[in-house]
Amino acid sequence: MTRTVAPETIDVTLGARSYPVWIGRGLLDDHARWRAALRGRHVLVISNHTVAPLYLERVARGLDGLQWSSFLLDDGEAHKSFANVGHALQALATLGATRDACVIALGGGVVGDLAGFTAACWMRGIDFIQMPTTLLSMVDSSVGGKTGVNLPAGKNLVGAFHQPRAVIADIGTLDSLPEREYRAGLAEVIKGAAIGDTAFFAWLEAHADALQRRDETALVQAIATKVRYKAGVVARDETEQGERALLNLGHTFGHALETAGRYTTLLHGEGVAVGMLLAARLSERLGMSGAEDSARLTQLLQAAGLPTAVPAGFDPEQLLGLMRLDKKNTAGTLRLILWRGIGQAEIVTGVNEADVLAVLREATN
Ligand SMILES: NC(=O)c1ccc[n+]([C@@H]2O[C@H](COP(=O)([O-])OP(=O)(O)OC[C@H]3O[C@@H](n4cnc5c(N)ncnc54)[C@H](O)[C@@H]3O)[C@@H](O)[C@H]2O)c1
Ligand SMILES: O=C(O)C(=O)C[C@@H](O)[C@H](O)[C@H](O)COP(=O)(O)O
Ligand SMILES: [Zn+2]
Repeated sequence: MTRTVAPETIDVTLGARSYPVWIGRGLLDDHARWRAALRGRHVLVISNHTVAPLYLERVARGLDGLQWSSFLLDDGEAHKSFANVGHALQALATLGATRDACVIALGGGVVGDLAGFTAACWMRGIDFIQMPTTLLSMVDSSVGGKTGVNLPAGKNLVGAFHQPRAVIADIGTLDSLPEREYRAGLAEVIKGAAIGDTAFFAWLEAHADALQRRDETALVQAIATKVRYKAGVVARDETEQGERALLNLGHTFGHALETAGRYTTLLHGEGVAVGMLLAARLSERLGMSGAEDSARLTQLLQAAGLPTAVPAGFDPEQLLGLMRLDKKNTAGTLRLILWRGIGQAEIVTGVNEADVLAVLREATN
């Protein structure tokens, strides 16, 4: 790995609630950058039992002299639960946190989503800072203010839009990230390009090997490009009244696969990878796109080491049932993100269930 890449700053522009996304190596130790904002405040660091032993001490050094405590989740998507929000809120109460308190989310998307939702709930909303430690959380979940938890009935069914005050993405933390988790993050990078950036898609095709090797120059460029793209969408449509729904490409299928697999079969990014291909197949079936674009997407996902087929054991009817609870739907109407080809995703309302089922049946054969 080369280690000389300069840090990047990308602003998420939301008026008085605008915030920076800092991307660079060593930012967790750059206390001068983030400590001043916490002066005199209670701080609750929410992390998990995998990440805290690796990185909490470095954050704690920046909290020296403040009244702070930590709340640690057990590891895994199954712990992004309503019950754990209750426990995190109790930790704020025990700390004596007032309305000026701040939550720090130190971890991947599970920690970030739950910590952000906890911050949104405590005393009707307090500040929080995202310190993402997975590639997926750096390029996606830490940016944009979607916070929430899962219910047994489905993914992210409870939540709030609550923007962080800052995102501090220390790419040095990725050095300890397992390979499978790193690849899952690449799925959300590829998703951004597949939705609306053909030049970025071609760049990813050309740099697939460099990204597999975690070449730092390529990695920072990929993270920054995806974050810049997402920041633009969020600035234009913070609460998903329109365009932001495009960021859900692959997610209606992907969330159903994650839930049906009880969060043990596919990681979120893997579900998104397979889900994007199912969306591409459905688009082909509806005459919106051609096989060539689906093939390019398949090849890029494969080059990133991601799954491109539904694993064995899934039931198409169960998946369709789960898709009916997706937040983009209206009563009785499936609303999916499909595409006309690379870089041209579209919101499609009133998708026929028979077409969806046919794609699911073919994919689970
Ligand atoms: N809010 C949003 O906009 C948004 C966007 C995308 C995904 N998400 C959500 O994010 C979640 C997925 O996030 P994720 O992929 O980061 O998964 P995750 O939070 O489960 O983290 C993945 C794994 O890596 C471990 N880990 C984290 N950082 C590490 C590090 N630096 N070194 C070693 N291990 C580390 C974790 O403990 C975990 O085992 C899902 O719940 C998904 O729904 C939310
Ligand atoms: O930020 C968004 O908007 C997204 O849709 C990003 C997705 O990658 C992310 O997985 C998000 O959590 C999905 O949100 P949901 O609204 O489908 O629950
Ligand atoms: Zn996602």
